[in-house]
Amino acid sequence: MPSEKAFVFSVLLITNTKLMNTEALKTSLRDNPFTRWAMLLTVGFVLAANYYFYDALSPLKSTLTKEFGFTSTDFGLFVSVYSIPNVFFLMAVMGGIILDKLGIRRTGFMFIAFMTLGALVTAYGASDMYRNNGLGYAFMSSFMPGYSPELKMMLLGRFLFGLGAETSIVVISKIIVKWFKGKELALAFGVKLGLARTGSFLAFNLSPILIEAEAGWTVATWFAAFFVTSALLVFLIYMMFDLKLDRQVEHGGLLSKSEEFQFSDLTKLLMNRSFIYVTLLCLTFYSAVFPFLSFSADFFLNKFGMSIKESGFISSLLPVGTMIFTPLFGFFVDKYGKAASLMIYGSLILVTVHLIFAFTGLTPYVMMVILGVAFSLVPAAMWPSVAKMVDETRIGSAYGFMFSVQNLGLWAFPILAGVVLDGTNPEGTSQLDYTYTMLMFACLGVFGLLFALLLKREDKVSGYGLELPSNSK
Ligand SMILES: NCCCC[C@H](N)C(=O)NCC(=O)O
Repeated sequence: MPSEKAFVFSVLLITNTKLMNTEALKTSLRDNPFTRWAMLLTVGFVLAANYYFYDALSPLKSTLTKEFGFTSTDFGLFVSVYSIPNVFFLMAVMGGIILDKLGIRRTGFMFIAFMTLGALVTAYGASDMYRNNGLGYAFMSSFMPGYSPELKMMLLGRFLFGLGAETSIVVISKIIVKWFKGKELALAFGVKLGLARTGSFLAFNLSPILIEAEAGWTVATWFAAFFVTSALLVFLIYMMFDLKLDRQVEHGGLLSKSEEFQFSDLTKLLMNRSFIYVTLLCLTFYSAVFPFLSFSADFFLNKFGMSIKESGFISSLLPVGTMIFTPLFGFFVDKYGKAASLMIYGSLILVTVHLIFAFTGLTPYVMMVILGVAFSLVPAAMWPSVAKMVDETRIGSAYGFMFSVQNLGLWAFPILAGVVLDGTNPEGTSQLDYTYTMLMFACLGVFGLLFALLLKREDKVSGYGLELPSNSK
């Protein structure tokens, strides 16, 4: 009898183990919530470094004027050169296509390496080492005497940084889709954006502190460059998990020959009205936010007579708001949908706040938090909506295309803002008047609102279900 029981027990154990093994085969790393979210934190660090560097010099506009004689137009040029590779060489589109073809690891490493190189070159261009006749100084002094050698080297660095930074955001967006599609996709996008903006928040608060370092103000630029370098190392950790996941799933995220990018895919995207409206909203909305943010610390400094630290802090309230609200709205979109409506509300708030900035002296503290709500509503709803319009195998190309179009605005509007500022303020003005610059940003917001309304109208016929919860599509 005991041996019979032992036999039955052994059969049960073997059957159970077999079942468990089959179950293990079905599940992969992405099905483990802990691993999934840990991966998000890892790539979130890379994004935070990227955003930190993008914003690190914004609170230092007046320092750049004092140290290198930068005009507002020079500063605008410095901000905008980030976008040149993405607009004129279509780097974000190419990067997206390369990503869909070569995969996440190789593309991610390559573009984060470019970003790192660009950050180091920018910091070098501002350093005493370079200014004391360092490598490249004589060459940079030998042409276009209207532009200082510091500005030229920093422009080169920012160009390389932009070349890597935008595609690396495309790569990370694809990573999020890879790990979270069919799960908490919008929430994950929200948290990803929140982490990215932690970088901006830190930049606006840390840079004004670091310029007071004993070793000199350039500690602020070197710190930013080393933050980006550490992100490259952190991405190596992500790559190990990505490889492991690819070994668990069939095709490893790479495209088969028949799935590879073809130009007809681009035409298909361009024929998709919802995609066109969301891309135009992306262009106008972000052009009213990022270039504004780059000038915002200087705006507060001039309009409200604040110190560099205080104005930097107020600018950082915008990313702070988004760190909290974007994940919340992402959760809302996952659960209740309404993505198209949220984009309309976000655009409406954006226009209102810019008009208030232009015409009133209302406290910027509250206004920046409200702008943070707008800057959470639109992105939290926009990016996961694209995943509903475009097949996952084309998502890299689609985000890349959107980023390239968006970069047209990130290139043009900082320059325009600088030109408008220099043009509407007589030379040597001690307090810059920002009214016209703010009006320009408000107009962009109005266009954004129009495209958001068109997108919602189109959703009724396209059937993408932008107003539906994430998992119902
Ligand atoms: N770091 C400033 C430029 C980032 C632009 C990027 N293409 C983007 O759209 N990011 C999404 C976001 O909402 O931050």
